[in-house]
Amino acid sequence: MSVHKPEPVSIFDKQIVGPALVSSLKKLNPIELWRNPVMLCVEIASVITLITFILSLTGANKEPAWFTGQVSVWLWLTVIFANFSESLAEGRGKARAASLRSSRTSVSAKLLSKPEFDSAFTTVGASQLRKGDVILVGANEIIAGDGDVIAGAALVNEAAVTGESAPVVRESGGDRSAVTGGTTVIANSIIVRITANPGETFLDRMIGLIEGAKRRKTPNEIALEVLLIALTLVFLLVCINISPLSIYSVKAAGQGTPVSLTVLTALFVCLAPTTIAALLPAIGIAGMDRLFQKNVIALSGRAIEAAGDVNVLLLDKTGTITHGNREAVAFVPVGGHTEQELAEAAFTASLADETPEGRSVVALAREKFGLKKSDAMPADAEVIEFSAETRLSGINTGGNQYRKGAADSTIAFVKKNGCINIPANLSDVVDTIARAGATPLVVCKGCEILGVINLKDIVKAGIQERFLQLRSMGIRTVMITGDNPLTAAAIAAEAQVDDFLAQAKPEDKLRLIKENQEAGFMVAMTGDGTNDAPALAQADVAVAMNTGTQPAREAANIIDLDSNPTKLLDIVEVGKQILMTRGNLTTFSISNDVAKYFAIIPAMMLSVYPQLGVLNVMHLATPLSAILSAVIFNAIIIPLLVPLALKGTKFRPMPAEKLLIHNLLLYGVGGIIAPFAGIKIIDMCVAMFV
Ligand SMILES: Nc1ncnc2c1ncn2[C@@H]1O[C@H](COP(=O)(O)OP(=O)(O)OP(=O)(O)O)[C@@H](O)[C@H]1O
Ligand SMILES: [K+]
Ligand SMILES: [Mg+2]
Repeated sequence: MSVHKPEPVSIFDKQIVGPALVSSLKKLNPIELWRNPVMLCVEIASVITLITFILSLTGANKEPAWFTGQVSVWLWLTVIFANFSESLAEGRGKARAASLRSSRTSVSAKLLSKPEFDSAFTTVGASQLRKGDVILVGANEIIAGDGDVIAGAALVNEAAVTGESAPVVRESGGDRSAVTGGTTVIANSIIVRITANPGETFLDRMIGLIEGAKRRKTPNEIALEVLLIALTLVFLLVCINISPLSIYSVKAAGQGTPVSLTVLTALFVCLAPTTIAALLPAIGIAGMDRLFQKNVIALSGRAIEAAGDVNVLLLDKTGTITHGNREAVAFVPVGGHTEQELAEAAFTASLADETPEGRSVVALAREKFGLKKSDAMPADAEVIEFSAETRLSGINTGGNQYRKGAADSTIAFVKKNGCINIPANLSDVVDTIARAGATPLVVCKGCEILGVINLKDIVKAGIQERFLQLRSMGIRTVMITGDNPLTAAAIAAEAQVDDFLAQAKPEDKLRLIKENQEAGFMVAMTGDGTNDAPALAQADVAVAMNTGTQPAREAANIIDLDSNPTKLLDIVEVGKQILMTRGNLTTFSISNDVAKYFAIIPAMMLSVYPQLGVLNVMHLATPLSAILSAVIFNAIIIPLLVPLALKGTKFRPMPAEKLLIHNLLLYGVGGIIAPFAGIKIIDMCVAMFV
């Protein structure tokens, strides 16, 4: 089976532009426009000028109909252009959501009465599954809902969700236990405990997010919007006060005409920060969409923006920096014991260990010494499960305590039992394995330490260059692991992280994040394990590997479908781009006003004081053409800036202050000059027609 990732369509594709045009008309509905108050004001202005136009036609308004009509048309276009930019930004997501939805067929599930492979089942529809239900999924069957594998291991094709057709391992016990509804088991059977009710699954959430239905404004967006509304109110007050002033002036001078409602409305729209208000929603949506194209699902826009300011990145080792399939590759006996003795004890200690590590020990013992795991456990067996706190697992059987675990934990265990006889060569063996970057697991039977299991894991390829890039962006990388300091140091050196913390328990990971946050840093964390979940919940930017456990994915605010820890680079880049684009377009929008003052104010004054011709520094043809040109410029600048809003300001890795000055010059000075030129050119065109 091979499903390929859909080709990313361009934002300006026909498929997207058509529906976006329709939706930008639908968005004229004031109830929808309520979300963008500045644009709602422009719509009200459009209605007012539509009325003055109708009055010009009937003769009740003395202004020429070509003028009022044109002003009204361009004000309506201003709102439509704003809606269009938002619709265009939503377009690609909508298309992808539609394809996700169509891939979600009505799946049935085998609901088990007991969580055992041979237990009886009833066939039910996916919509009947509830949190806590246990289902059996066999080869070539679609997993009916999100859940955790609680027994077995299988190859799963996740193309329906990730677009990636390479199958992945999903297994119980380890950090790769989460399965996503809609994906397909290729080989073997697994038992899955459902973790989401219908309608609340990952796929549902994903569809909602990329359609923009669940999008909430980020704190940054809200802050900017408050500023934009305040500016709009100020200009509204100014415009309202011009009317009585002009009437008074005309009376006092005994000549001229007072400023008309059409002109005041036009002036208001030109001065209000319409450009940035029009493009603001598109900037955020397009940013999320760019991330989505990179297979990153941001569950909140806030997290992406926070990523733009990240200083510290904490990464879990196993499964994040390394591939995470830690496998037993050798038994190294100590203290005069034989390899077979060690293998037998390790095998017994792992009989009930359903973690990938445990299963790999059983597999190695079978391969080397033909030890077979009969399905029945020793009747008297008492299972001691692995936990990140104890770093130890095993069983008690036949009066013996079989254990395997981290070296310090196992040594502490035998010492606690009153044994003091630690083999002399143990620490050498442990250190040699650890220095090579592998994980040593020390095995004991009762009081006796028999030897060490070598658990090997591989650092993901190409990770070093990406960490180097993060460093050049001023982001410090810190690896945190439950593993021992020697292994941690070896992997840290190989992966080239800046720092590491070894023997970290879940609460240590959490504490490290809090400390960094208290020191004023913005902290990102990537992880996959249940023991990473508390830290993920605390981090400002929490990226869960899609291969990770359900608790990790629930605690995170960003999910990487490719499970690539260096994806943070892309996330940071998009975050910075969103913040920069927003800042740049705000600067541009506000500095535009300068030219508009020069175009409109003299035109207005001229109608009151015709002798003030010197004010017309731009030499615009007539007062009416000047006002109309400003309105037209104000409208068409929106579609002209749409590509920038959607693609984002080009990201340049340079120091923040330098970048700020660069952007201020470009968009501030550019924002002052562009409308002078634009309005002048439009005025010349308008003058040709009237
Ligand atoms: N199944 C197991 N049985 C006994 N001990 C184990 C088992 N799995 C891991 N250990 C030991 O416990 C230690 C900590 O566990 P683990 O590696 O899962 O922690 P972690 O905090 O998730 O670290 P990492 O960043 O490497 O994922 C391991 O280094 C290993 O020594
Ligand atoms: K404006
Ligand atoms: Mg882990």
